[in-house]
Amino acid sequence: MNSEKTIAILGSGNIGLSLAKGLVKAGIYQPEQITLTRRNIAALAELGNAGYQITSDNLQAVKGANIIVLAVLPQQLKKLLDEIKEAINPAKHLLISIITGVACIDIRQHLDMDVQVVRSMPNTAIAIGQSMTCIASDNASVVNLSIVKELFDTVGVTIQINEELMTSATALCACGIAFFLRSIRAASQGGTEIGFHAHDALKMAAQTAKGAADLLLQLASHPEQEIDKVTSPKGCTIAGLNEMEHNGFSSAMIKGIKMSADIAAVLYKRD
Ligand SMILES: NC(=O)C1=CN([C@@H]2O[C@H](COP(=O)(O)OP(=O)(O)OC[C@H]3O[C@@H](n4cnc5c(N)ncnc54)[C@H](O)[C@@H]3O)[C@@H](O)[C@H]2O)C=CC1
Ligand SMILES: O=C(O)[C@@H]1CCC=N1
Repeated sequence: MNSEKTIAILGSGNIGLSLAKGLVKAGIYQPEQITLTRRNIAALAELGNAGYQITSDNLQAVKGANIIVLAVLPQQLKKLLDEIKEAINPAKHLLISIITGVACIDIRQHLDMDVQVVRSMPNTAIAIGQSMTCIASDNASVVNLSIVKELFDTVGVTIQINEELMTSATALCACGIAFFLRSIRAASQGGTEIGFHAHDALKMAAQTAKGAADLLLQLASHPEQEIDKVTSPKGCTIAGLNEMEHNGFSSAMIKGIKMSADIAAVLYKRD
């Protein structure tokens, strides 16, 4: 457990809560060291009972923490920054922004303050310690960047990237959770059509997807290398795979990721 640091998560919705739960599950924070804010704190009552500090007072939350995580929607950020500005102390605070499409400089400019900001793009698998998290900063010290990396390393795999690639990371890794889930769901629907009960088909599809991902991660091999091992000549795998490709399988995934990246880049600015 990290006994010196306290963390405030401002905007405890889907990703903010996933982060909080992941940090506690990893054992590096106790619930008491994490302050969760939300406008409607009734929605956080269960977490309050579990020991988390719960409040709608962002200013107090900032005053009581060293690490401030900004986890509101892009269109909610300016109002939040206006609210907390007077409590931010650049000598004390490290800001971590999880917000899509907002550059570190955007935050400093809005605050009119030279505070250190690290952008972080995790995904919801952070709640079970399986996030793919990308981090970037234009002004954080090496020490603070390594603090953030260590923090996210406890809840998945973390890589540092150039800040201009953060919206691409959002599409591939954060939105990616939805893309892969939809493909597992589609596989399970296929499974039901060919004879399995829905709950069995979903379990079989999910475990098969997990095995496929682990083949790549554990053997460090290429997808086509593993696909070649499955596709027997004149067999049923290549027949199914080619049918999917004729219907635009790879193309749909590529176009979808590109679309998500395009939208991620303008979310904050179109507000
Ligand atoms: N959901 C995801 O998988 C991921 C989301 N993100 C980014 O994280 C941010 C949050 O996304 P979600 O958690 O999905 O949205 P969400 O809508 O579930 O959570 C945002 C929360 O902030 C609260 N909030 C709004 N203004 C507030 C204020 N002034 N003070 C305190 N709380 C306030 C809202 O009540 C809500 O509970 C977005 O910027 C999104 O782009 C990043 C990575 C993954
Ligand atoms: O859909 C969104 O805009 C957010 C950003 C990444 C995941 N969810």
